[in-house]
Amino acid sequence: MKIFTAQQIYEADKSTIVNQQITSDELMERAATQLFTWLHSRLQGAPVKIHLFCGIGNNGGDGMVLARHLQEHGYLIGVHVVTYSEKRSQDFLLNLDRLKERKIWPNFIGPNDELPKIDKEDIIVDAIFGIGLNRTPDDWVIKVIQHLNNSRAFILSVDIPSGLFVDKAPKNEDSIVRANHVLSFQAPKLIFFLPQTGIYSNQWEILDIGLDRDYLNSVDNVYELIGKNEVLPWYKPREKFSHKGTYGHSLIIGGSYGKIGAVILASDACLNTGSGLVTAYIPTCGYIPMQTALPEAMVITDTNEKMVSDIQFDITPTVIGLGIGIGQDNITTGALKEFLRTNKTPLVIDADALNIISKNKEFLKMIPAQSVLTPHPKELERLIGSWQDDFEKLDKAKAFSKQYDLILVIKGAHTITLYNGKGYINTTGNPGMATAGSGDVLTGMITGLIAQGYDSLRATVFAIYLHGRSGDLAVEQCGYQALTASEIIDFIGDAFLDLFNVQEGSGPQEEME
Ligand SMILES: NC(=O)C1=CN([C@@H]2O[C@H](COP(=O)(O)OP(=O)(O)OC[C@H]3O[C@@H](n4cnc5c(N)ncnc54)[C@H](OP(=O)(O)O)[C@@H]3O)[C@@H](O)[C@H]2O)[C@@H](O)CC1
Ligand SMILES: [K+]
Repeated sequence: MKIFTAQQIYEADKSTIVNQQITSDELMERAATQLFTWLHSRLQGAPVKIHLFCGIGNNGGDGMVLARHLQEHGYLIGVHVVTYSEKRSQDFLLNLDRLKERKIWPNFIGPNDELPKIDKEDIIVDAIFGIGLNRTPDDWVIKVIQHLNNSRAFILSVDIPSGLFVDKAPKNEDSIVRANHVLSFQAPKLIFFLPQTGIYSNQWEILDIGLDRDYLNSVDNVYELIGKNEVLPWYKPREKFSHKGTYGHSLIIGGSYGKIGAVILASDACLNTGSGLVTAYIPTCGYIPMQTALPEAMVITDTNEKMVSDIQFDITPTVIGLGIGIGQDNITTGALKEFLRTNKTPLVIDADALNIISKNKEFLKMIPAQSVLTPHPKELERLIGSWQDDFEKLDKAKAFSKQYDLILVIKGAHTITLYNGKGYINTTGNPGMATAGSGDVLTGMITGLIAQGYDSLRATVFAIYLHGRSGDLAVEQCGYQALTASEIIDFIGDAFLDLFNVQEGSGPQEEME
């Protein structure tokens, strides 16, 4: 599902009005009727007090229309207009008049006015600012927003939580409404998925307001939300006359004394994702544990007992997963340098291999194009330097990925894969997956898909989806706390099968409901 910028949404508005031959007022009516239907189907006429806080632009206009529908259906409403500017939008004014015609007199709030009393049992509709916010609100408006947040009432935000910019980081945390639920028009917004801004939208949902499809389809979007609908067409079915050689040979290089488990997890995940053959390259101390824990994998041992010291093998792998549990010893750094100098096989690089590369930036140029880097936030910072906010992080990461022609994964609640100026935002996964070895499993899964012939970008985006889905299915059995990396592996098969289960989880929208 595409994610649009504010500019693209305004353009979509315009072409909808032209192509569907409707007025902007009719489009607002359409949008706000959807808000009403959503709310009405849940409240069923309940005698709860609904406070609508409206701005003076079109977000406020949506609130005005909603207020009219609620009143017509007998709801107990209070309409408050936050008069932060003299420049009222036409459709706001039109709908203000319509309210007045129905003898609803809004309460106009200015800089020195007393704020209305809100009980915690009440409902707040937040329609103060939408995607038009372009500067931090004035202090008195921030006080109004704080008043909403402090009320402890349920807050339903229209389009986005008021106070958030759509394409840059907020400067003042107090200026943002903390929404319990956001009803966003047409498409999800990038801010829902970034750690700094995602916290203001506890839950979100999309209301399809029928914006011009042709325009939306033609838009060149930077970010895309990845759910089942996006990955399913990529799935490669198994063919009858195939054999294990058809599905590639993955080599997992890593491990050090005390960290052989990481390689076992990655290799196991790689096999479970469908790699035809898996060989692990590890220090000698790992030989017995590896062979015992994972009889399906083959093992090549380094000459060093405790660490990888000289990477030599006589197989021809399709792809190499590198760095899991490998440590950062100088001997290993030397081995890595020597290996990178001659290696031409595509890589999936993780963990301490990333840290070694961060300390030796000249290694970057030796990584084959379109290899995959999977850093967690600290590793990413070592790689690309620090950032001021999530938007700068994305820009820096995109520039880095372009410079070295690498696929860069930004791990988080919504892991984002960056390549060639574009970002793919994952929708699966849960907080239980923040557990030891979870990243090793992901590395094994990406490696496993590349081995089977998926191109590196698709393999990465698909593996991240499957990894999250495995975790989601696993957590239903064991709960967040008890979820381990091994459990994630146990559910990889179910995650594949779930791709063909049309009943549930068929897209990001459903997952949020
Ligand atoms: N296609 C869709 O999705 C549809 C969208 N619709 C709705 O329209 C909403 C966008 O409406 P909008 O463009 O009128 O902007 P909105 O957010 O109401 O702000 C109002 C104005 O405030 C101003 N301003 C900015 N910052 C400020 C500040 N700090 N302090 C004071 N003033 C400030 C700024 O004007 P400026 O002063 O910069 O000229 C801005 O224009 C959208 O979120 C959705 O709810 C639906 O109705 C129909 C279909
Ligand atoms: K809002």
